[in-house]
Amino acid sequence: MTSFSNATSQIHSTLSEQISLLDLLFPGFTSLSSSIWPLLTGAPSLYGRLLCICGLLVLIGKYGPEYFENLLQAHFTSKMEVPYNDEAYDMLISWVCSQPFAQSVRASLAKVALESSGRGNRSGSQAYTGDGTKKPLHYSPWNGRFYFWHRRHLFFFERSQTRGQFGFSREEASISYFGRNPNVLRELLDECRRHYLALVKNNTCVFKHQGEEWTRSKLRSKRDMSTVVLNNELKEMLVGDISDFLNPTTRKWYSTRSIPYKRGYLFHGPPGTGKSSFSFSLAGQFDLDLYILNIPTLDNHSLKALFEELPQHCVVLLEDIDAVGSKRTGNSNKGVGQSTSSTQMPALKRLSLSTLLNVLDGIGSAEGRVLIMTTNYIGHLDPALIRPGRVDTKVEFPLADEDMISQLFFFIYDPQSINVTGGDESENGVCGTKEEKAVKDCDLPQLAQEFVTKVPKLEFSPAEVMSLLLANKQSPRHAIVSVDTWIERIREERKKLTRTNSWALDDNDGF
Ligand SMILES: Nc1ncnc2c1ncn2[C@@H]1O[C@H](COP(=O)(O)OP(=O)(O)OP(=O)(O)O)[C@@H](O)[C@H]1O
Repeated sequence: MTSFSNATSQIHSTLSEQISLLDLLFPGFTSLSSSIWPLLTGAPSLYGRLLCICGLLVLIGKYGPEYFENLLQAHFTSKMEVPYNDEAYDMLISWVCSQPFAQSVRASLAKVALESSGRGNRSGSQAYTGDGTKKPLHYSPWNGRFYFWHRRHLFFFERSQTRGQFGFSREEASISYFGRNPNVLRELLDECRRHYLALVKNNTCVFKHQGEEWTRSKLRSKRDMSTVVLNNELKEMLVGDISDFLNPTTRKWYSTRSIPYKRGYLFHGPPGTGKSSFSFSLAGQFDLDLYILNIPTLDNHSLKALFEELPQHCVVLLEDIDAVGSKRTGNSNKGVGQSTSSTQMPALKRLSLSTLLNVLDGIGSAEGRVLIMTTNYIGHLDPALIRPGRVDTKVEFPLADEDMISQLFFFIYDPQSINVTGGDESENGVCGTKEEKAVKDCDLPQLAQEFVTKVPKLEFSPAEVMSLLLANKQSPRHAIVSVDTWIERIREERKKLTRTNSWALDDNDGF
């Protein structure tokens, strides 16, 4: 009797060992089977048993596939998760969107959207390429999961959006394949990278995140420094400063002293003096992503959420920083050379100064970040915003002086004088045309001198001088002849603008 009970307990323990092995593969198997078995064997009637079996089948039908899929993923697949603020995210999404399988799932699920450039400005932020023009395509990838075959492997791609702390959505993506060889995923990512670089080189792709407020702009095809006319010493100083900041030893230097590793610049000056253009070329020069934010379009919550997304090592461009907080008065009494600006509009006051300061100093402000703020009105800024630590260097972008006017003249009529990359100037500009030969035949330095003499110094912005030259890009002589009428026209336009603004102010005062 005793030996019988010993044998039973041995069998029992072997069984439970097997069961616990099964439990390893199918978690919860023991408890599920032990509760189902009495139902199946002990049910009083055939009808009762059938009912149990049907219920079981329904349960398995409903949850089984997902359960087994998760099980397969956990034990038999390799997975790579890609955070949305990583460049690999853009690479993966752009590759997936471009694949034929994504097109076919799009037809049935209607979840991949390729949008045209017309929607690029919905939130007030702009998508720029390296040369300041808008990029043509936006990808809004599909949310969910789908399987696809690629190079004899079965992959599945998953993308989801979750709500973040401030109610903004966060994007996450992952790619997995059935197999355990990590090289397969590495090769796929390599392929995504090559595809992405080709897209960026052709300026055909920009990704918009978070309700399209941030615009991440890839500046691999960059605006050359030499195309922005500015005092050479100033340029060299700024390039040297950023280059020193980005040096790995500098990073170490900051961290050993527990100083936040970031750098801030304030570019100030009248409209059209090249503040934004120079920011583009700086980002391009150092191969950094540029994040452009237009202050008047933001509120406190969105700013916080957007800054949380910033990757390490990037340039953040905060334009029209004077639109923040109560210092903004809407005074239109501007100096000569200044045209319209956001400061003339009624203050939106959605973004508070204290929030901006907290965000700039807070943990959300990424390490290695180069912050560039621009304003037309340095006098309207709160001293706290531009104190050392937040702004390390202030740079004034002046109206065109003698040297700048001359540089602009050569920039338009003598493209060889600048290091423009991309090389289609000879096809589209004056080079290679009859006009170019005419320009070559004439004495360009002599014409430049004439032009410089006729244009008043420190009265017009480089953008204004550029507009005159562009209107006469085929003929430097014609540009010189047009200077007087052009001066009159610009002055007249300014007078009108001042009158309109003062009426608008009077109207507002009346209320
Ligand atoms: N210093 C410059 N050198 C070359 N081009 C310039 C310069 N300044 C302005 N431009 C041209 O004028 C246009 C406007 O320039 P940009 O937007 O950089 O000016 P900004 O100072 O940022 O103006 P705002 O204060 O209104 O934002 C651009 O097309 C740019 O090419």
